[in-house]
Amino acid sequence: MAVHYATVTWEQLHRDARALAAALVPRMPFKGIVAVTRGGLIPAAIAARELGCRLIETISVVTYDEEEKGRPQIIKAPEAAGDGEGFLIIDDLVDSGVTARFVRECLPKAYFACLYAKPAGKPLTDMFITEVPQDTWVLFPWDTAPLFVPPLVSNKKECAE
Ligand SMILES: O=P(O)(O)OC[C@H]1O[C@H](OP(=O)(O)OP(=O)(O)O)[C@H](O)[C@@H]1O
Ligand SMILES: Nc1nc2[nH]cnc2c(=O)[nH]1
Ligand SMILES: [Mg+2]
Repeated sequence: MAVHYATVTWEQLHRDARALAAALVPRMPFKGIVAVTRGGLIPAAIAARELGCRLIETISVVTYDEEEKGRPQIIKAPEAAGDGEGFLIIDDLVDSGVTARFVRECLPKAYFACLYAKPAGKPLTDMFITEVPQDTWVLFPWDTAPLFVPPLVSNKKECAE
């Protein structure tokens, strides 16, 4: 369904994670952060540094397997976070909102923040930085690598003539 791509560089991701941290300052204090692995790990690390937070818990959810697509399964529970009271959940983005809905059910009292939100997932967040169209696939820096692109004109002889 995604027909467009939005490439996020490391610099942009760092800026957006810092912006998220700045917007979260009025919500402090937090007892700790729950990073939604794997995509939430780096945004959570950046926010934790900015907010002076040293207690980092994780929740790992898979939203698909080969047989049952779309049914979330927890493969690592956020035991240190209890019912989420006083905790901040951080993920990289919400798309359909399936992951966020499930994580919120696990931690009903936590505050949910992410960097990017598509319209379908937006209502599941308490805070996000940038809205992304539903038909756009976000390419994170860990998803991509620089690639050689051949020049438009590759024959030197042709150029000299
Ligand atoms: O709103 P949704 O439609 O649920 O999509 C959003 C989730 O999808 C991605 O994680 P993914 O499950 O691909 O795993 P990863 O974080 O390990 O890459 C992303 O990091 C979010 O957690
Ligand atoms: N990298 C990436 N993962 C996703 N998971 C759900 N939506 C997205 C997206 O737009 N980009
Ligand atoms: Mg994820």
